[in-house]
Amino acid sequence: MAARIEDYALVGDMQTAALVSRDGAVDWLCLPRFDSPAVFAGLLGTDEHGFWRIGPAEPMPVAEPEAAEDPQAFDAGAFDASIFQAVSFDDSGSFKVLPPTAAAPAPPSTRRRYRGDSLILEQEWDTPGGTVRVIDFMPPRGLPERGAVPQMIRIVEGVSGTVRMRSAVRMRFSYGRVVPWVHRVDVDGGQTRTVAVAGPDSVWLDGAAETYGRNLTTYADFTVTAGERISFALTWQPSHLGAPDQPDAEEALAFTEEFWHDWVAQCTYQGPYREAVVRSLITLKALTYAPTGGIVAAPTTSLPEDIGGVRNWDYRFTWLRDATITLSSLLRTGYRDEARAWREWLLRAVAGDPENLQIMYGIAGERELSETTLDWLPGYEGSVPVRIGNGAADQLQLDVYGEVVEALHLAHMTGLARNDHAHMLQLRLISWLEQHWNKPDEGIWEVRGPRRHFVHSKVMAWVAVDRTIRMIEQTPHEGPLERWRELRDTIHADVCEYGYDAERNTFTQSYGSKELDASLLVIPQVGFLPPDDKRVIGTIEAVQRELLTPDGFVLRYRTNGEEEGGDGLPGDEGAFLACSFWLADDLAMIGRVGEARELFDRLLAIRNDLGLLAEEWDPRLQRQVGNFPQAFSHVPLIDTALRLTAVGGLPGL
Ligand SMILES: OC[C@H]1O[C@H](O[C@H]2O[C@H](CO)[C@@H](O)[C@H](O)[C@H]2O)[C@H](O)[C@@H](O)[C@@H]1O
Repeated sequence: MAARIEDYALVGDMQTAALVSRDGAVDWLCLPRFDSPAVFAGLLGTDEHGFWRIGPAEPMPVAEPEAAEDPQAFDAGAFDASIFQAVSFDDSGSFKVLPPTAAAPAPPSTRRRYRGDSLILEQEWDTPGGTVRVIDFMPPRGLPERGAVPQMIRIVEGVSGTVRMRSAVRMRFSYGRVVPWVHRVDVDGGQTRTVAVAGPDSVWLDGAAETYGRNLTTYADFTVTAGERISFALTWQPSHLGAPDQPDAEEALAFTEEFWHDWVAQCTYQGPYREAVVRSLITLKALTYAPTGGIVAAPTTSLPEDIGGVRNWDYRFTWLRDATITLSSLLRTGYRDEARAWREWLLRAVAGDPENLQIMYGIAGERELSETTLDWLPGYEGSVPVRIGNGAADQLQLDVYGEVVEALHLAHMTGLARNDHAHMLQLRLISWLEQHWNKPDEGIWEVRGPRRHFVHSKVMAWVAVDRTIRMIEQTPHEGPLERWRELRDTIHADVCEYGYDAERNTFTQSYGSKELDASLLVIPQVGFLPPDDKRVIGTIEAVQRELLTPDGFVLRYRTNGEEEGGDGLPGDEGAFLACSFWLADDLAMIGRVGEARELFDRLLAIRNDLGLLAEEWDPRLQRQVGNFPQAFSHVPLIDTALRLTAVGGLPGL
């Protein structure tokens, strides 16, 4: 069974990412890209769906290789491609096919941390024999001086005494469905490499320790003594190519450490929340797809928002919403290159057809993201279906126009060189919005129920028009200013008339509805109304009254238990962390800074021990839920930290 979501650590190379549990298991890794099929999908199933665990062999029982294996035990009638795995490992020529079994449980690490401000994970185990450290990382890929193939490197280091260790790898291609053909290849110097092949993919396992196959798993048993370092590397390569170079683990480690050190050194934020901000920035950087500048919402699919429920979605795509707010955070903390790369990505993605803007794309700008289910996977703690692709790609979500235009505006205001194509795009988006802002849509939460006139969507349409007017006012660019000023006023009046419930003194989720929605908290943040407007204060207080969990975090809206709710889905969900950060922002904006700080501190406290956040927090189970780690949680964390630093007059910005 997979670990709790917060028990995972992230390592990545800015093209894909792995989740590593406290017991030393890589339970999720898609190769070669974030959105490729997983090679290790144990996260959404069991060990049978693929994992790579390195940890102490004790107190785990160590299964000794069976001495006399009986060739007759091979049942040729029960042919299974996976047999190749067992056969290929038997040097003596005899073999025995054993049924797959779950690998022995491993003990959790005694402590773990990232090595300084990097994405290099260090886990340590104190055992009766001594202390051992496992260092996990993926060298950043595609840089001029580096190779282009993904590598996951694991260095086992003896800290004290002598510790018996075990590496166990079970590769399953195509999200746990395909058992690859595994064989060994002798290379110069008497070393052996293990390669797994199926279809277009090959994965090469290199290690200083000798391997053997058992139960469709590749094992290496070894001991490590104080001061000794034993490395393993897993490299992906298209299967029609020859063997990839064997990585130099120590050189790759030094390069990776230097990369992250140099990247973090560019951060301009020096305030009191620096540790949390830097960890969030590193996480966001890890979610960028370096070759194109696209940014995934999260590196996982189908980590449930409701454990055991159906709210399981694939986040390995670039949402305009999530990516633009990520870009804003990066810009405000000094990161221009990523912002420039993302603007280029955006222009390429929507090129030729900006009126048919999709709300999300593949990480290279792909438009086809059809949603389907992987029915052979039992799901994270039984949460099915496991989905790949995302049907929300075909939705109408008017807020993305506001988010995109706001990001282009911010890029311009923070001095990113002018780009005429970006300017043209902005004008064409507004021309389109002029005709469509008054249509019902699926809104920021991508509801699967009927379209509505979501108030947040209209507010963000107002933002799009407002920022474009400001851009024209402040630059030599031209546009139909008078017409668009009128449009801005019309949208504003429409929202205030139909989206506001005067009796309860609150804006509502959609026109004419009595429902509340935490997305309304952005109203003062985007400047739609000033923070001291009574309707703004009324809305903040209504959210506090009606959408708070018992432990004081914020739900997006009310769900309806097992009955289908207004979002078209059965089941409940946790507190949405972005909304909880937005509440802290609003409280700070209306002068309730103490309450804002208190809420922010509680939000920081529910990050995992490595500073990572999923999309949601389950208040009943007191655990993180939803895809992990999630850009949409780390971005507001940074924004709120910056705001609290500014309102407190604290140094650091
Ligand atoms: O609630 C149903 C919807 O849930 C997902 O959307 C959420 O994630 C997006 C990516 O972070 C975010 O932009 C959006 O605001 C969230 O509601 C899912 O992607 C949708 O398919 C689903 O309808």
